[in-house]
Amino acid sequence: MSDTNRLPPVVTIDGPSGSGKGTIAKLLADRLDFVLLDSGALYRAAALAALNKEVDLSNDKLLTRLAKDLDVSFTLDVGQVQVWLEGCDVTADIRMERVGMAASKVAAIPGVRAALLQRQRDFREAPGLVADGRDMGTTVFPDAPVKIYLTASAEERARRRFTQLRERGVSVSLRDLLEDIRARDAQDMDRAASPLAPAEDAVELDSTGVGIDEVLQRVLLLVRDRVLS
Ligand SMILES: Nc1ncnc2c1ncn2[C@@H]1O[C@H](COP(=O)(O)OP(=O)(O)OP(=O)(O)O)[C@@H](O)[C@H]1O
Ligand SMILES: Nc1ccn([C@H]2C[C@H](O)[C@@H](COP(=O)(O)O)O2)c(=O)n1
Repeated sequence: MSDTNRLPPVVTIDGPSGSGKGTIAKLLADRLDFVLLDSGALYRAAALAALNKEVDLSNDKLLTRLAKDLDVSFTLDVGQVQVWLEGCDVTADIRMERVGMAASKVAAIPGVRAALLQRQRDFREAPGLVADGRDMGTTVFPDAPVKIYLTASAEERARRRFTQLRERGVSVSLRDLLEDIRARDAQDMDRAASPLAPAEDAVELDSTGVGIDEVLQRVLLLVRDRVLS
């Protein structure tokens, strides 16, 4: 329990696309036996629902309604999170690049963010939560005792995504990926509602040229110092 409010502690990991938030959040949650919240998956599920229903992505009112009524749930299968939308397994579908871009658009709508806020807070359970996204430390869990802002250069993030997609058998150009990453950064950072930004009390970690294990060790040191000591 955190001393300040007796709520279970939260470790927030925010940062731009491809910075490694999801990877580090999963490893950390496994290591600490904490609950995991992949908040991007919620926005991606909302975007997929909108794409499936052919809702215009600039129709704030309809998208807010859709987010309020969103029938999404998460289950664990051999340690892996599965995402369900209206009873269908959409774990793989929400990872498509076009869904990521659509999620970034849908996430700029204040009504959509408000509709999804409490669902995210409901993940806070004992013994603790690791939450990754864009506004975990600034808006969703402002009292979190550990806040990480994880970055990497756009070029490195595009290379990571390129390798990831190639391993999945998806053929893409590195140049297109770099353009997409820059467009998504701009969209997520420049919006008015909960833009991607480090919380004032976040620790910034630049993972450019730093391996996954090393990043995890640095985060674990902070958690041990602020939560487990
Ligand atoms: N420090 C690192 N060094 C090298 N590769 C990394 C590092 N961190 C993550 N990766 C790899 O980069 C890819 C993207 O990582 P990940 O999905 O965790 O990023 P993300 O920030 O969660 O992205 P998104 O916000 O788009 O979901 C994965 O293939 C992952 O294995
Ligand atoms: N807390 C969050 C999480 C995600 N989003 C938006 C912005 C992202 O571009 C998009 C997809 O997220 P990802 O799965 O790539 O982490 O969803 C947000 O605005 N706030």
